[in-house]
Amino acid sequence: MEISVGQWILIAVLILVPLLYEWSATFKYFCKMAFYNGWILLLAVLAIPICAVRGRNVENMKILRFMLLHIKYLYGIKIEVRGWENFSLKEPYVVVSNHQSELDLLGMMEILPNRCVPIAKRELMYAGTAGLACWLAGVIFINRKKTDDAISVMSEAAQTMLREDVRVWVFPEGTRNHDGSMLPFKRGAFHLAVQAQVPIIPIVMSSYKDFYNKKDRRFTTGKCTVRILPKVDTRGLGSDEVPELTESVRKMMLATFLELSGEPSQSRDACSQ
Ligand SMILES: CCCCCCCCCCCCCCCC(=O)SCCNC(=O)CCNC(=O)[C@H](O)C(C)(C)COP(=O)(O)OP(=O)(O)OC[C@H]1O[C@@H](n2cnc3c(N)ncnc32)[C@H](O)[C@@H]1OP(=O)(O)O
Ligand SMILES: CCCCCCCC/C=C\CCCCCCCC(=O)OC[C@@H](O)COP(=O)(O)O
Repeated sequence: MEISVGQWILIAVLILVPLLYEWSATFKYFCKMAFYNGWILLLAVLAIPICAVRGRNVENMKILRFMLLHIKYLYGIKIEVRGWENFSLKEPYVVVSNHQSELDLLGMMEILPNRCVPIAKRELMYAGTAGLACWLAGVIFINRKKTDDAISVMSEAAQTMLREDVRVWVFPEGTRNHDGSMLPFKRGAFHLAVQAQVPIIPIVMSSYKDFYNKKDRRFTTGKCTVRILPKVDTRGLGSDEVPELTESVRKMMLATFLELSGEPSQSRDACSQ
């Protein structure tokens, strides 16, 4: 039997890819990240028709959460959650969380409360099937380049939270931060909580440095601790107090981040670098 050129290429690929995957940490990193995105896009294909039955609805977030929960097992990432009791509030609240990477989705889905929607950059709406799934689940999209637009979307969100009993999840750093620290916080989440007069619940995900590093192209198995901190009340506060509120929450989160990540305190503050 004769083997065609195409078949030779296929055989070579089938041999080389697993070898490269084992030998090269960089190749492994790219494979794992490509699979992560591809798998989410594929899961979204399944989620879209199920979510579409209800139309755009925050209850659809439960479906996305349920469909994404298994990914940590595929990647051998153990997630330990501490402070569940701090989520036992009946009223709406604003969750603020540190943002290291797209892998934050795993920690987020592990603890996402009912009727809680993330605020996301507008670009995510155009991320193919994942964007559509996010839209159907009520994700709030903001245009980071147009502060006024973003502010008006967030003011509307303050009213929706109270009117429809919705919680909102914000990454106050406003962008991913791979540096193993925390960027200065944007103030939107804190204005939102003050405008709605609802508490803030800070969430800290420990550093991924032991298993993931974008710069070094390293992605192995590992463990992440997610800590839900006690609520911070905003009742009676006005917009003048937002800068102070922002700073105090950030300080608390940074201290927790350093503690969970086994780093000495005071050292790694992105604000003081
Ligand atoms: C199975 C299939 C699954 C498929 C798949 C599912 C995935 C399902 C999960 C998706 C998960 C997504 C996760 C995405 C994650 C991101 O996309 S992160 C990026 C987007 N998020 C953010 O940016 C949030 C944080 N950003 C903010 O809050 C920013 O303040 C804003 C609102 C964008 C404004 O940006 P800025 O102008 O750069 O920031 P800033 O200096 O804070 O504000 C400027 C001024 O406006 C004031 N201001 C800010 N906000 C307000 C406000 N609301 N009211 C009044 N004044 C305000 C500030 O106080 C400041 O004034 P001064 O105090 O200096 O006088
Ligand atoms: C047909 C178009 C195909 C588009 C393919 C796009 C592939 C995207 C696939 C899956 C999306 C997975 C959803 C992951 C949600 C994580 C969101 C995230 O981490 O967004 C980054 C944002 O916080 C800050 O962005 P920058 O760090 O400022 O940048």
